[in-house]
Amino acid sequence: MAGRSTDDDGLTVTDLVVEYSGARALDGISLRVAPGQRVALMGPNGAGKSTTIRALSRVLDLYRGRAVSGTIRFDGRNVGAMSPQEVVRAGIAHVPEGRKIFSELTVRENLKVAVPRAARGSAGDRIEQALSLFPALRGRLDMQGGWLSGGEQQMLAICRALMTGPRVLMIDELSLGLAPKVVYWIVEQLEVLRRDTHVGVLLVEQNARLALKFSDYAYVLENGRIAYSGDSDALLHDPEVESRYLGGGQAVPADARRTEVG
Ligand SMILES: Nc1ncnc2c1ncn2[C@@H]1O[C@H](COP(=O)(O)OP(=O)(O)OP(=O)(O)O)[C@@H](O)[C@H]1O
Repeated sequence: MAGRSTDDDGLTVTDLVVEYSGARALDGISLRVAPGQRVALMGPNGAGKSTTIRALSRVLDLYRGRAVSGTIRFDGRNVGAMSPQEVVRAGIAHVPEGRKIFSELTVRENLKVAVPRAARGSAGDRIEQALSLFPALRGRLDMQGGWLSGGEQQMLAICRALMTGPRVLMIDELSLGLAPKVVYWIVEQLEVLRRDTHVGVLLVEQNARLALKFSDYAYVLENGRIAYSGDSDALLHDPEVESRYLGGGQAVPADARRTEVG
């Protein structure tokens, strides 16, 4: 049984400032993902969502970006001093925008290569656990990733992230290019995962309605700053948030929560 969590547990970003070649992309943002919490990070194009994820994954330098000031802590440790590999080992996993699975490798191979060396002995168990969330992949284990449907590729990308045994799962643009029913099925399974393993989820989404519906707490980024934050349910019914962000959102299909995929 896990002990009582403290403010030091989970992911905490404080006053983070990021620049690309001197141009400011994040202007002092603070956010938190507590253990087992579902947090949404929303905002229009260019608001700074990807930059936040890059900073958390410690890959900013690949984009010629730099964290100028601020701190990122995870379970009391300084993420700012970690390599990208250490971030993953510490328990932060990233499901990238566009899935980025290996299309030439089979589903099984995609999963196997993601299992850390130290956990090779339990690879079978990890794969089995992930497949129990997304059974549609079970019959596809020997199929090349490139032949999967978009929804199946997203499921694979999530399963691949789960191979690292994360305590926080960052998912970038989960809904991009997917049918609403598939999206809601995947989100529903993420809820099962959270219930069973207490993993925290940071959902980075342009689809504000989806993001608010399936999170406990949300942050809205605008021009590199947090413009709104609060309980997702409250934001969902906030007239200002509604008029600015929810007007064109995808509607929730009435039967989505009962939909089975695969
Ligand atoms: N590699 C880069 N070099 C220079 N500027 C960048 C780079 N990546 C992003 N930016 C700038 O940083 C700001 C934040 O961009 P970011 O991609 O983080 O936003 P976003 O909310 O993820 O938007 P999108 O949904 O379009 O990806 C924008 O002004 C963008 O032009």
